[in-house]
Amino acid sequence: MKIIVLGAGAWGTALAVSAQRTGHQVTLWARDVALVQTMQTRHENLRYLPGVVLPDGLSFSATPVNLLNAGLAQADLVVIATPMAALRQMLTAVAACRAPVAWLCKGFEAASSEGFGLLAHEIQAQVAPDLRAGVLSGPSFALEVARGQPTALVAASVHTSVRSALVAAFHSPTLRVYANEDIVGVEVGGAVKNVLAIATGLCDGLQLGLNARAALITRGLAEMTRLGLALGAQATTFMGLSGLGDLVLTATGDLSRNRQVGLSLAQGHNLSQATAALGHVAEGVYSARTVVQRAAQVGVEMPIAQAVVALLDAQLTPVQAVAALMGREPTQEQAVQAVLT
Ligand SMILES: NC(=O)C1=CN([C@@H]2O[C@H](COP(=O)(O)OP(=O)(O)OC[C@H]3O[C@@H](n4cnc5c(N)ncnc54)[C@H](O)[C@@H]3O)[C@@H](O)[C@H]2O)C=CC1
Ligand SMILES: O=C(CO)COP(=O)(O)O
Repeated sequence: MKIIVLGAGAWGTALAVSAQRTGHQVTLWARDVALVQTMQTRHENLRYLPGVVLPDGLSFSATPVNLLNAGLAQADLVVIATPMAALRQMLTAVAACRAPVAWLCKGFEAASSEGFGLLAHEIQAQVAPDLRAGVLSGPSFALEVARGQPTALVAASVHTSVRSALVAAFHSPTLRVYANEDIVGVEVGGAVKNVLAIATGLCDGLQLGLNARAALITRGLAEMTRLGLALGAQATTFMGLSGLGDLVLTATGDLSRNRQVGLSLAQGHNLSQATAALGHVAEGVYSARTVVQRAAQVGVEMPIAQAVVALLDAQLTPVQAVAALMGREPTQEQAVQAVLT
């Protein structure tokens, strides 16, 4: 297959490497000309994925995205690998594409005065409604995929041809790609787990213990599921790779940038210090407010996500955020079980 990956951050680069190794013809696009030149000459993405050798045959492009027409016309699959903040712009640029298009971003678009605050497929419906499109998600640290360590992903779309294209492009001896029709559930899982990973990083940074971490993950899964069901997802999706799977990975794995933000806040750093140290995007920081706003719109309670927003806005200290969560009225665990069955 001819695959174009738009965005040469950690995840776009890792998937481009993986697909090229499997035998596909991959072009890795970046807006940064200097980054493309370095990748061409050094066979390494020193800025975003250092230490991984870029395979022979991998092509690169820094052509402005609105001039990529010929490349897009020849592609069998287009993959958007930018952060959520750039998705609207990228989808607009590829809106006339005939090949399947998939995004890798996990989050809600940050809400703005123009009333945005959408999931990826909702943005696509607005700006590129004619595309056959979907999402590739699941528990997957870029570095492990680039190293060829065993990983399982989920390809979600309402279009069979998009799910099939993603499986054909990325399934390999080290990368299993499962198909799922529930794009709403897959996207909600990917967005909410980032917010919960900030909370769990904070919990671990404050050394609140393993009981507290397990409670946060479980009650976080309940919040994620409640929001997803209210937005039209299927309950079973949240027990799968993009729900429980990615939540466990991101909440407990130190390679997670969102978890690192929580750990850093627990050390007393402010948000700017915590994000500046990363050098990569931590989508939970940008999505947290939108998660809480969308939940409020559909009457869903998300106390952990609310505590994260209060923390990010410096309205609560880490210790106060924990006290706010622990001080809530006793309630029925079955409230969650009921929606899961
Ligand atoms: N790194 C990982 O392990 C995984 C990341 N993801 C998701 O994939 C998305 C991208 O993540 P990473 O690659 O890790 O981010 P990153 O921070 O490593 O790289 C982001 C890339 O996007 C580019 N970019 C930013 N704004 C852009 C714009 N307006 N136009 C074009 N390019 C732009 C940056 O220059 C950079 O190359 C995020 O939504 C993330 O949540 C999903 C699964 C795994
Ligand atoms: O989505 C990811 C793993 O599946 C990566 O998580 P972070 O963005 O927190 O690093």
